[in-house]
Amino acid sequence: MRITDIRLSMLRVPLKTPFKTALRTVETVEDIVVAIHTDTGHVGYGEAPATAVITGDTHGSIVEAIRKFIQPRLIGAEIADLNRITQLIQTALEKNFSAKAAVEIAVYDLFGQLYNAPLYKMLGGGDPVITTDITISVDYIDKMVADSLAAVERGFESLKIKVGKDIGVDIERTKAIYAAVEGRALLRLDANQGWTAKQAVYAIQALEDAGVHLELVEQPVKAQDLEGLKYVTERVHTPIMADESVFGPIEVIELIKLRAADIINIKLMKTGGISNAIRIADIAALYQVECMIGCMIETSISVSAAVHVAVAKSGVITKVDLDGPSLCQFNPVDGGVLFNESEITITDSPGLGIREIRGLQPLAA
Ligand SMILES: C[C@H](N)C(=O)N[C@@H](CCC(=O)O)C(=O)O
Ligand SMILES: [Mg+2]
Repeated sequence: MRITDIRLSMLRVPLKTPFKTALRTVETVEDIVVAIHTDTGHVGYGEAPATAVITGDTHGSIVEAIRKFIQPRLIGAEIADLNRITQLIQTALEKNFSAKAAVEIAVYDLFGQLYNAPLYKMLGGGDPVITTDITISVDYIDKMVADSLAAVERGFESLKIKVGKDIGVDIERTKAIYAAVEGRALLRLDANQGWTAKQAVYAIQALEDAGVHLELVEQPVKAQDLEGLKYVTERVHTPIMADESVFGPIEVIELIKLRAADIINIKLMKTGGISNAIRIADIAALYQVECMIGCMIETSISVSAAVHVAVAKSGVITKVDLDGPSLCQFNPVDGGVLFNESEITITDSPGLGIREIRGLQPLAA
């Protein structure tokens, strides 16, 4: 099975409600979809969101990285040579992790199709059912409480509460939501870099003193502020998770050695795809550091790939934040992973199992 062509499209899917974090507000998924065609007629799919404020990737940079740097290396490549292909992708250019991720995901999809097995089985197997949290956007306190209660009614037992806008209001937001859902859902906070290290310690200790139990606090400080992250981690009981501070395996090794965080959030759009996500999971397992697997504003195309990784690496990926498809007004994909609110199930179809994607707008070659 050899690669003959790589075609790019734009996919737009409106969100159910605006997604609001300390970094940005998004109303519609607008992602680049990669379709890798082969001489056997098999097609593999991947997807890249343009999360410029986190990864630096834009639609233009994703398209340019694939067309000018990655695609020329892959035409004619044999899918069975998976490790050679992932190496070609990762070394095609610096950074551009979302472009690399989209192409790698499509290649792994084809690798599963080549051997007629669902991807997670090719990655080592596991229980094909996992449970995700759902994000509660940062907003007025009453709105966040109402959104949290509605999420619990939909069956979500873990809520990822976005904070990081105003330290005083963030403490009140969290207390109000905790009081409303206590005993029915676990709370994770994600400040998306919105606090200073001292503010984070103040807020988390205030919540601990008030008896608010948090499962974890994600990325309290600026991405580059590893010392600040370590400062927070050392001073609170609540586990601290690194998200924007770590992208690839080398950064993860540094973070673990520094003991700057307790948990690592792996995202395919930060790692450049599946090969480095697996490396990070294996490194974390060696050091006995827990991981979450997360996503950006993505549809079920690329989130499916993360689900396969989560299942295959469930020994170390103990927390799942793969709510992208649940945030979308509709699922543009036929076949593959089943996203049913908090419950995600992988079917037996080969690769990612995607049969068709509706609403693709092809980009001129
Ligand atoms: C969607 C997911 N629950 C999430 O919160 N992901 C990111 C932010 C994604 C984005 O801004 O596109 C995170 O910070 O964990
Ligand atoms: Mg985060």
